[in-house]
Amino acid sequence: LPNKSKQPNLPPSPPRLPLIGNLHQLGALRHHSLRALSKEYGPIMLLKLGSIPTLVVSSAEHAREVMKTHDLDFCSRSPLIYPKRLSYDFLDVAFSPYNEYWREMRKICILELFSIKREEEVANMIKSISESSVSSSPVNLTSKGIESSKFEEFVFEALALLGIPTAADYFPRFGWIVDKFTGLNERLENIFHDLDVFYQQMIDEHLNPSRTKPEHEDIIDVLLGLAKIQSHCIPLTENHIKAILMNIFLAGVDSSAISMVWAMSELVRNQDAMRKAQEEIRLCIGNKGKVEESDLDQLSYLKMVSKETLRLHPPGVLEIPRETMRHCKRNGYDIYPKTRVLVNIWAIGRNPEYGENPEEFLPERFLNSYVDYKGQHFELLPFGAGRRGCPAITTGIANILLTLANFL
Ligand code: HEM
Repeated sequence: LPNKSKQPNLPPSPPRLPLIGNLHQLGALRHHSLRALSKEYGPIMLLKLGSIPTLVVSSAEHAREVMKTHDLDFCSRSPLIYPKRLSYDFLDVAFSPYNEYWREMRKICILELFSIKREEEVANMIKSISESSVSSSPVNLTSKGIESSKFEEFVFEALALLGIPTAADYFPRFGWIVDKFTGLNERLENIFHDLDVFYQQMIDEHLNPSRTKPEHEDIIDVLLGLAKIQSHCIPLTENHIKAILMNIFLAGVDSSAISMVWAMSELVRNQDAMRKAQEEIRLCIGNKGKVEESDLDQLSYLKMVSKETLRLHPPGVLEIPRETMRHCKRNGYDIYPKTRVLVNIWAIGRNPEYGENPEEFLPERFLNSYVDYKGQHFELLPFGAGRRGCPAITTGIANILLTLANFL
């Protein structure tokens, strides 16, 4: 007879179908479907998506357990197919599994890259917007700040692909055959090649001895400098540089751009908030004509607008999927190694337990509130938290505030 006490105690699960498990319960907007399921099965549930056991976390309390208290058990990344290819086999930070390599790369990025000020980039963006507003032509927010229209096309295609569920991510053994027939693999190879050529051109331009050196180094100069001196444990090759550029363009620039678009859309829909934000900015800068980073401390309403935007519309609705490192027990439940972990920060931000009228855009909810978005308050997690939390929070927030302030 089986020993009853040895039976694993698994988190609640919706009923499954053979082979596909719970896949049929996911609609096009996975975060919506998962929120609906969590209302029935609880804030910590175990799904089987294809052949992959997937733990779904949908409350601040459980997010704290996973991302802070027991962070070390949950801090690897699920080895997804497209990120693997686009990161030159996990030479990046965002998709790399948790290991010594990741620790070193993350350290390099925090020390050398994510502290770089982007004021010039923002200033150029403002200039081009003012030019188009003088000529009364409409402004496409998403097209500002990215180096060229061709590159923008590549970024959109790469992001579109990263957003499409691939069969291989749910059925690692035979899913690739399906992806081959649906043409996804070919699209992936094409975009990988396009991006690779683009990164290479940027690197070659920076290496060209006849290039006129700009006043300030940019990120590629910094990376090439690091590769030259090889002062870190990891010998940086061009592929390492390309993988980091992928993180900056896909994880960084795009999150900031999406947040800007949402903030502006919400302000257009909520004229009262728009008026308050504009008045605060005019009062702060007077006739200066441009908001600078040093002004940001005074813009408390604008900060509330950015928090409220990121609460309702976090760019990464389910975070970057994590993976458990080992067997562990949470709330008495057994969680096995190599379980994929999705934290539904979109649902957590809209949970009525953490604030009234959660579906409404109300920046004032943050007035006199202790809640911040830097990974300490688990009801608001747009940048994640813990070891795998966004290493560029400061840059990300400054970018959003500065650009938004100047738009307004
Ligand atoms: C509005 C702006 C941004 C938002 C909302 C955002 C959000 C996030 C989130 C949710 C994660 C996953 C956190 C987790 O798993 O706990 C993440 C990770 C990451 N972000 Fe950001 N991010 C932003 C800007 C940036 C920028 C500007 C950069 C780079 C220049 C950047 C680079 C990264 C990297 C490298 C990771 C992976 C960290 C790791 O796995 O160790 N992000 N970000």
